[in-house]
Amino acid sequence: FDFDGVLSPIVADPTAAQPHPDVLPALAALGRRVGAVAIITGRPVSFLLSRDGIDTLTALPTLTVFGQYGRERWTAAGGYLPAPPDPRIDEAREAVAALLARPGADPGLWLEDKESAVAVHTRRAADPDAELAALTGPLTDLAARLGLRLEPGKLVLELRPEGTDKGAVLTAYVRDSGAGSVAYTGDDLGDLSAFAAVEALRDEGVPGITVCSGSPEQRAVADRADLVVDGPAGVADLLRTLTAAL
Ligand SMILES: O=P(O)(O)OC[C@H]1O[C@H](O[C@H]2O[C@H](CO)[C@@H](O)[C@H](O)[C@H]2O)[C@H](O)[C@@H](O)[C@@H]1O
Repeated sequence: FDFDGVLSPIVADPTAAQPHPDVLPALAALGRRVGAVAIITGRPVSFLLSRDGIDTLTALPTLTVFGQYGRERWTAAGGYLPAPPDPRIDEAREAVAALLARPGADPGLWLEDKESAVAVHTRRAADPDAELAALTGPLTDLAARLGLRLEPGKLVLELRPEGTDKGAVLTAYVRDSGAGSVAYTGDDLGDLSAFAAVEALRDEGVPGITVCSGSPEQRAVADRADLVVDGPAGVADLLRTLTAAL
C-alpha cells in the first residue's frame, strides 16, 4: 500500500495527514490473514510511525514500511535501515528555499524537508496548478544540475536521489518474501512503477492486482489500475471484503 491518498485522505497541510479511521483496523484484520503487509511511501518512516493509531498496524509481526521510495526501511521484526545521507540534498534545500523566498513568491508554497529529499508543495498556493507548472522548469534544471531525480506527484515536486522507485521495491519484496500473489494499492504517479511491477510479476506467473484509490485529481492512475475504489474509505471497504472472503 501507498500511504497518502490511499491509507490517508489528501489534506491541504501535509504535516496533518492521518490514517483514515476505518483503514487501520481493516488493514490490521487483513494483515492477520495474509502472508505479509508492506507500506511503500514517499514519506519518511518516522512520519508514518508517528501517525495516530499506527500501533494497530505496527503490532502486525509481518509489517514492513519502505520510506522515501525505499531508501529507508522499517520492519516490525525489529530492523531499521536509514536512508543514506546525500550532500546534494543540502544544496537542493538551499536552492529551493531561495526560490520560495524570492520577491513575489506565493506564500502558500511550502518546502517539505525529508532530510534525504526535499519537496515543494503548491496545494496551499492561490493557484496551485499554475504554481506547479511555473516551478517545473526551474526544479527540472536544478535536478539535472545536481544529478537528482524530480519526482512529480499531487501538487508536489520532489527532488531526491536516483536509484530506487516503488516498482523496484515491490519486485524485490515479493521475491524476498516468496509471496504467491500480490496486491498493490496506489493513487499517484509515483505508484505507477509499482503497478508496472505487479504487471511484470503477473507475466511471470505471480497472480497480482493493481488497485487505484480514486480521486478526480490523478486520472492516469485510475486508467492503469485493474480496480478503482473510492478513496481511503473505499480502500477500507475493499480490505473488509477481502478479509471476509479469506
Ligand atoms: O507515496 P505516498 O505515501 O503517497 O506519499 C507521496 C507524497 O505524499 C505527501 O503529499 C501528498 O499528500 C499531502 C497530504 O494529504 C498533500 O497535501 C499533498 O498535496 C500530496 O502531494 C507528502 O507530503 C510527500 O512527502 C509524499 O512524497
